[in-house]
Amino acid sequence: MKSTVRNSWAVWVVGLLVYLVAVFHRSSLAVAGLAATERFDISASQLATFTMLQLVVYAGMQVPVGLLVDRFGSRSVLLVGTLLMTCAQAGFAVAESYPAALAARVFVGMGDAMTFICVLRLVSSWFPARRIPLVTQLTGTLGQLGAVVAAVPMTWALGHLGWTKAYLVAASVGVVLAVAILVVLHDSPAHRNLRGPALSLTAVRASLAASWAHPGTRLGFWMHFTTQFSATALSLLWGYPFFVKGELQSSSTAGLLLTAMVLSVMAAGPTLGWLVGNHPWHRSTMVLVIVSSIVAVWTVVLAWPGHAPTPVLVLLVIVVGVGGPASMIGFDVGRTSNPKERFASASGIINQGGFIASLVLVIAIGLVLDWRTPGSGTDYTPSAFRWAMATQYVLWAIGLSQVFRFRKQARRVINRGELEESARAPA
Ligand SMILES: N[C@@H](Cc1c[nH]cn1)C(=O)NCC(=O)O
Repeated sequence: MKSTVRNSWAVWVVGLLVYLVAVFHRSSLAVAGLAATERFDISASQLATFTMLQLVVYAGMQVPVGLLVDRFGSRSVLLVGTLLMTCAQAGFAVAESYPAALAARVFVGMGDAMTFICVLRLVSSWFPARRIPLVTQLTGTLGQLGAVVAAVPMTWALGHLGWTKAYLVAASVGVVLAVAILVVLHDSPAHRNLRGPALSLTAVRASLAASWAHPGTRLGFWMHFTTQFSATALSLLWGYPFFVKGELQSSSTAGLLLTAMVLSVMAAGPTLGWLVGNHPWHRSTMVLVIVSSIVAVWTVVLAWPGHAPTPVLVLLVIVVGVGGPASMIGFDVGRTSNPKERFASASGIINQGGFIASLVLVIAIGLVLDWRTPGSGTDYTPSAFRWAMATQYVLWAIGLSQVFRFRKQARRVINRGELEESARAPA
């Protein structure tokens, strides 16, 4: 028993490191924007295409990856994903043209997409039910440190080593991780590789239909959809320009605001993990309260005459940051609503939600900014940013109404006593 406990943490640490490196790779372009525009001789919108492409590939891969994980197990899929990311990032290091760089980012996105669901499934196979919500939150939370590593050391590496060496060093971490996966990871305490039934078209259809038919999976999807897009759009692309041009903050304050958002994620993750583990019946209420708070703070910022004072913006990033960990509640609802053999494909369905919403928002903000800015330049005004950020209300309206709808349906089919009992069970 003791050695299983020890192994479970060793397995988790390796899975977490792979996820952290995936977050690092996905964020590593954010600090290299200027260098990328020079190296590939591209415009700001061509640079934004990298981010959009990555989100499209990530979201599009979720269901296939979920099916692959249920079929071949986390260990195999995680290994392939890590090798793919490593080769793609090495390709990005040596790419000299824009099309070659875009192709490399597509494969980085594919490898990245193969990571998170594998780690979620490892957690659910290795930990007792009552610990899963907390360990899942710790995974999501600590994984975001990859973005911090991408910001500071990567900026240093780009400045001191140059583009090719910086990205090659980043890619080389994947080789070490691949060895760690091979040596340490087992799919479950009893199986090194846990294979599911063969994938035929009929079986795939039946499995996805069964997952989607459960209102808990749909509730999880809409929870994920509604909670994280605001934080993702700010951190991946629009946060910095919004704070600088829309709210007239200095560039260092904008950087600090984005860092405060990461700190908020770090603080909220474990707290939500504990709350979800102890009050599983109230998971949708937690999401509703968090999203309502996000909507309320955004409304204060957008309605503020002139630009909002810095403390209000600090409050904004703290509350919006909680949306990241809140999205993880969706996976927990998916986990308790589906049998183990469908866990990964249900997680894949759910994980699409937040990334589809983020992609739509990233594009909508760009389009509205262009629409509200005279001429063809990118000299966006505070008023243009207000219009652009207000597009979030459409996504909140859709997401919240769906969360209400499927919460009602899910509560009809989920047995509260059993749910709370299983959350307390030792294994
Ligand atoms: N919402 C994120 C994870 C997260 C946790 N805390 C802040 N963000 C999510 O869905 N992650 C999937 C991934 O691949 O990152």
